[in-house]
Amino acid sequence: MPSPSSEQPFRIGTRASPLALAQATLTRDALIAVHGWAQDAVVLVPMIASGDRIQDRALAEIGGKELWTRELDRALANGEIDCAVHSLKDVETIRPAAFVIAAILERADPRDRLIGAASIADLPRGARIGTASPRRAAQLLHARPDLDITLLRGNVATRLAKLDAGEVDATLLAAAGLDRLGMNDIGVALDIDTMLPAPSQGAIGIEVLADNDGARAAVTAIDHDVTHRCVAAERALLAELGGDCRSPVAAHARMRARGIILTAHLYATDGSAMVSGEYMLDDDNTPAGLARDLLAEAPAAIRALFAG
Ligand SMILES: NCc1[nH]cc(CCC(=O)O)c1CC(=O)O
Repeated sequence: MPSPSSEQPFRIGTRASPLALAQATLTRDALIAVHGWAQDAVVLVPMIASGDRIQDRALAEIGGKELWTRELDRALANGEIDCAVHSLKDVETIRPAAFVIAAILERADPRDRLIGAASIADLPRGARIGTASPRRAAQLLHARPDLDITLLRGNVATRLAKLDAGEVDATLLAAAGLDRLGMNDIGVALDIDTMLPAPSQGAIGIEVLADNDGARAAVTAIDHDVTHRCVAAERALLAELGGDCRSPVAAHARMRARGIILTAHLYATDGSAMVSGEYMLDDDNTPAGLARDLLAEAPAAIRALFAG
């Protein structure tokens, strides 16, 4: 691929939310730094996703994760953009074969932050917790069955405004998103092993057309190998589990001296049951193997959620 220029810039497709734009800007800066491109040789192409238009219902009711990628997928397939930047947590595990995740940026803080109380134990009895995440709802109910979980959607600023307005007593948000928006002092980070994050949480993925060699090579240059391998393990577990965005699943992989440790927690929707497992990954202990182990061990209330 010839070096992009202001006349023929490298086009980064992104959703138009403030967090998506911050993530696309990180991607642009990384591309410019690694290739030594001119500042105006890379442009952002913001788009409104279907998922941004519909705010009053849970994602699972209206069509699932595909609502976050549909518009960007179309633009990528039509050659209107050279790559698309996504919060990988929101991207379907199985993607069309025409696309490839050419790079994953270094993962930010993977934890969830609690906003509205100093800890889960400190929440008043029956407190109203706003979240749209079946994982967070099940994890909270597992620890505190008295909590009253209500649907809270919208981008980060909208959710914080609803909390300020008293619609809910507390909420959970990803530290990665808050930090990337400059909200480093909002909320308290929860312990990773009790509130294990969603698979891919904190990871930004950059997709290109698999047969666009130039864009693929350009983007591969900003890949963070350790993050890529850890996130691939989390996504492989999710693929084997099946299920959909209603399935309360938490998974997190960490690189240690001897290799990657993959931890996963599955919950019943109401938090009444939970199974957990951890593998040190190698040729015999794979993410898919951990998924099968967990399902074999899980009570029916959990297994039914992953039948898809
Ligand atoms: N589901 C929305 C979403 N998708 C990605 C992030 C934050 C950034 C990330 O986890 O990578 C968020 C907001 C949140 O969960 O608080």
